[in-house]
Amino acid sequence: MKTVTIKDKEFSIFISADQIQQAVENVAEQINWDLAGKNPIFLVVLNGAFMFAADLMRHVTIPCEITFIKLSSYEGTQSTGVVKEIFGLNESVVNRTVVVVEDIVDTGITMERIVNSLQEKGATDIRVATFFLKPDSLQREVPLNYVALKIPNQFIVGYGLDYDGYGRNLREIYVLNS
Ligand SMILES: O=P(O)(O)OC[C@H]1O[C@H](OP(=O)(O)OP(=O)(O)O)[C@H](O)[C@@H]1O
Ligand code: HPA
Repeated sequence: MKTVTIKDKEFSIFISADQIQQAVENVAEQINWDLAGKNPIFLVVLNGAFMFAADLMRHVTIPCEITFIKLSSYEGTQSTGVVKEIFGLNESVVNRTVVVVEDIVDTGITMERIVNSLQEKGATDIRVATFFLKPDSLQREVPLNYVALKIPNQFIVGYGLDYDGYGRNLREIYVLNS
């Protein structure tokens, strides 16, 4: 079994690069079908979503805008429960269809904060595209329109997701060895 060591922890291969790409294409297909004619704005949540967003947007063929915000709540392998907005949205989302693009919805605390903020800013149709969802970890009710893969409640790295800042560049997903 392929393993990687990141700082003080060992991780084992969990999801291959081919499985990831297939799941991305499935999400893009749904989005192209659902949002044709809606002129959506994609809001990519940095840092983690950079890789999913880059792959996804190559397969989204409808007219759209793409913009970025930066948030952070994780330290090491744990959520701090406090979401820090590091830089925010400049574009108007009034009366727009907004698709929030995330690498993972885990507790849902980050996504709840983003959705509330978009509602306050006047977005009328707020959708979420997340690569991963951990259903057993979810603590908040958030929209989950496009979920590429559901996974158990275990800490993962790769494909944009980090452990203490490292591992984001891995093409596959690795799970923390217990
Ligand atoms: O559902 P939650 O429990 O709120 O977790 C999900 C959030 O955690 C990660 O971000 P992180 O704070 O690690 O910042 P990063 O994207 O810069 O890695 C991830 O990218 C999500 O934004
Ligand atoms: O499992 C995870 N790995 C990395 N970052 C995360 N942010 C939320 N959950 C995770």
